[in-house]
This record gives sequence, C-alpha cells and structure tokens, in this order.
Amino acid sequence: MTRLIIGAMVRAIGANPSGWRVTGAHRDPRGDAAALRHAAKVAEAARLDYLFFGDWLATGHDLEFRDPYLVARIDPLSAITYLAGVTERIGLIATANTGYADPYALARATASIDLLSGGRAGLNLATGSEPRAAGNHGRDFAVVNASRYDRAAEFDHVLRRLWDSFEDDAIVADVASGVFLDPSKLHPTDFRGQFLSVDGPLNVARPVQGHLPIVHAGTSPRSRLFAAQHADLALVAVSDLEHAVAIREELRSLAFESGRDDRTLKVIAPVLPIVGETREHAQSIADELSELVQIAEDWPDGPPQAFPANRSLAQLSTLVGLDLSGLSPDRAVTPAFLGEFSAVGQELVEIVAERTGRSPHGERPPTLRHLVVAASVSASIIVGTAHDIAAEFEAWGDAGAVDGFNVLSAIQPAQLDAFALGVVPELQRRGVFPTEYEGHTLRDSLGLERPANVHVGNDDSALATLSRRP
Ligand SMILES: Cc1cc2nc3c(=O)[nH]c(=O)nc-3n(C[C@H](O)[C@H](O)[C@H](O)COP(=O)(O)O)c2cc1C
Repeated sequence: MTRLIIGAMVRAIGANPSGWRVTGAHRDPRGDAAALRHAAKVAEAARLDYLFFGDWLATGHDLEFRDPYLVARIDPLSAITYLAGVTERIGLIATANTGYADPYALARATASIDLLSGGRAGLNLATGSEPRAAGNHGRDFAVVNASRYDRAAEFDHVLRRLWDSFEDDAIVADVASGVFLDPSKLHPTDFRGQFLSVDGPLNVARPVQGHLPIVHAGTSPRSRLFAAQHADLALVAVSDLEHAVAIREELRSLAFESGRDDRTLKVIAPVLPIVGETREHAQSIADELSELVQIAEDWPDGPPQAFPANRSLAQLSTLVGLDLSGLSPDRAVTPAFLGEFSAVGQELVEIVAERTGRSPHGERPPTLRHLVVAASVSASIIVGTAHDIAAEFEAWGDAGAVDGFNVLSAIQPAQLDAFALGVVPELQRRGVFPTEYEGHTLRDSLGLERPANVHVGNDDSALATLSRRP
C-alpha cells in the first residue's frame, strides 16, 4: 500500500475554462483573498500536504478563452505569504520562473516565508516558455528560451548556496557576552557562473527546512533531466496509467544515474476530479461544465481573434473525418451519425460518455459541442463518486505510476470542498493517506530529509572552487 502525497493546485476561479460560470462559483479575482483563505482552511482541515500555486508572467485577451484563471491572479509568493499567516500545518508551494527571477531576491523571499511559516514553504522552479514574459522583464525571449535549462541548473545551485549562508547556529545572541553573530558561521556565496553572479551572503537566517523542497514541472526530455537532478517533486503531465509508470521509471533512473537516492524524487501528476454524490450527479456536473464552455460557433459574427483554433467544429471535423461546417454545435450525435465517424471521433464519443453519461444510444445523446470540449480541454479528468476517485488514486499508487497527485478543482469552492470532504476521508479509510500531519514541515509531510549545510564539515577554500562550478 502506497502513502500518496496529495496537494491542491489552486486556481482561484476554478481550473476548468467554464468553472467560473457555474452558479455559486468564485469568479472575480478582486475577491481572491477570501477565496484563497477558504481553500486553505478546507485543504488544511482535510490534511492535504500542500497548496500549490503556479504562475504565468504575462496576460492577454487570449488567456480568457484558454485558461481564464491566468488572466488576473495574485502573485504566488504573495499568496503563500498571506496564507502562511492564516494556516498552521499545510505546506505552501509557490512557482518562480528561473528565466526572469533574481536569485538573491528569490532566496531572500523564500527563506523568509519558510521562517514565517515554520518550515512549510516549497518552491516550483519553472522555465516557462511564454514569449510575452520577456517583454515584461526587458529581456530577449530567444536568448532566455535557448538557455533556459542551463540557467535553471545554475539558479538551483545558487539558491541552495544562498540558503546555506548562515549555519544553523551562526546567530548566538548571547546576552551575557554581547556576541550576536559567530562570523565564522556566516559564509559568502561568491558565485560566478555563465548566467548568474552573486556575492552573498544572504541576509536571512537559514530556512527552517535547510533548503525548501524544490518542484519542477515540464514535459521535454531536458525538463525531465532537470527534475531528476534538482527537484524533490517532479510534476508531470501524463495521459494514462501506463504512460505514468513509464515516466516515473524514467525519472527515477535518471535520478539514480545522477548519483541520487532515487526514492527521494517524488513523481506527482496533476488531475482534475469531478466529484458527485452519485456517479450520475458527478456526470451532470461534468455535463454542465461542457455546456458552458464557449466554442467558436457561439459567436454569430465569428469568434474574437484571440480565440483558440482548437475549440471549433472546424477542428473537430478533422478529428471525426467529416465536414461539420454549418452544423449546429447542439446537433445530437445519434447512432446513425456516429456510424460515419472516424476511429478518433468514436473514441471522443466514449470519453464524453464516461464523463457525462451521454450516449448516442441513450435518451440524452452527446452533441457536437461535447465532442469539441472533450477534444480541446486537456486536463486529466476523472468523473465519479468519492469512492470511484479514491479507488482510481489508489490504483495509480499501487501500480507505481505516481507518488501522488496535484488536485485541480474545476469549480471553486464547490469542487475543492467536495474533494476534501468526500474523497480525502475515503483515501484515509483505505489507508493510502494519513489522518494527521506527521511532522511540522513540508519536508516532513513529503518524507524528505533536511539537507546538511554545505559549509558544515567543509573547509571554505575547497568550497571556493566548488562555488564556481554549477
Ligand atoms: C503540470 C505542469 C504545470 C506547469 N505549470 C507551470 C507554471 O505554473 N508556470 C510556468 O511558467 N510553466 C508551467 N509549466 C510549463 C513548464 O514550465 C514548461 O514551460 C513547459 O512544460 C514547456 O517546456 P518544456 O518543453 O521544457 O517542458 C507547467 C508544466 C506542466 C507539465
């Protein structure tokens, strides 16, 4: 039996493109403070391991149609700092982009949050490939993009060196003698690399956790190598269980080859469960979400320029192998119509049936809209009761496909509440998720040791050479 790691991937207005349109959903980012507080309280009461905040360094009208939560959101370091003050046990992971962040400023902010939260902070190092981010930071995108993983490796090295500036017992604060600091235990960083140059030392005490747990999310082989060499949690996009097993094996062997204990690399998959009291109830929620996703044909005068091309009957036509132009998106897929579909089209119909309960042979057949949505919304969705979802999670853990899940909520707060109050107790009943926090820090929750300070037991002249080699 596997102890799963479970965190909530927080998207304040919901992770489904139409989640914000559902009655009762949080939809105005100006009210995120209350929404984030609520999410944190609910997740902590359910004993989730962490709240995870992604990031995106640009905005625009196109994002409204793709991932509306990206349009306007609280910056992740601000979010976790805020939540550190209203929670006590749950881990708090923020994303930073190594292409644009300044390592000294980031080491300082994250060490501070770790100290303020009693050792509950984690850091997701993204190399994000959004071209508009470059313009927002006065950088050349082509340069940033070409070298992003080399810079990320240097960045991780420098962060750890900065966090090691103070030995744990460097601050003496001895009232009797008047000695505040033992200067032999404060170490310069003195790093000169290809991309980064940092003198140090950092002006914040060593984080409670020594080094914050590092997360990395990506899809390319280079991303996987970076995760294997530098991360504690690898966040991977997987299509199915077999794919997940293969990716986890690959990551673990890369970690082993790079000289690590491969068990210290935890592989986490994002998943979007749609939870209902019965299977039919869950399917009706998924059905409503599909109905509320706008597709190109919803605009009588043509969709806005920024609208995604894949959310259209034109795109669906190529998948099902039929010309659907001019048809209504609400056209039912009847058995006769289905008979004309390609194999890919038939598979889409099966996905829709699994998610929404609609079948061409039933009373409520799927429509073309359902197929467009199933083809264009890429999240890994599981629809069912708490029992169904817990059983699926357990099966993935037992198959060695993942060490845990980052849980997305389609509708906030309703779906995070349903997961926390329904699925988590079911996972606990099955013995795959603990009922209490096991320790005090995020590392404790993740089963990770606190790393030693690189300066302890080392002589600094040897380190001077090391520090110049990322
Ligand atoms: C599950 C997952 C979550 C991600 N979250 C973020 C994020 O919050 N911010 C970001 O800039 N990039 C994020 N990324 C994108 C990666 O940082 C990277 O840009 C993308 O995977 C393409 O680069 P790659 O080919 O090196 O993997 C995420 C990727 C995955 C798979």
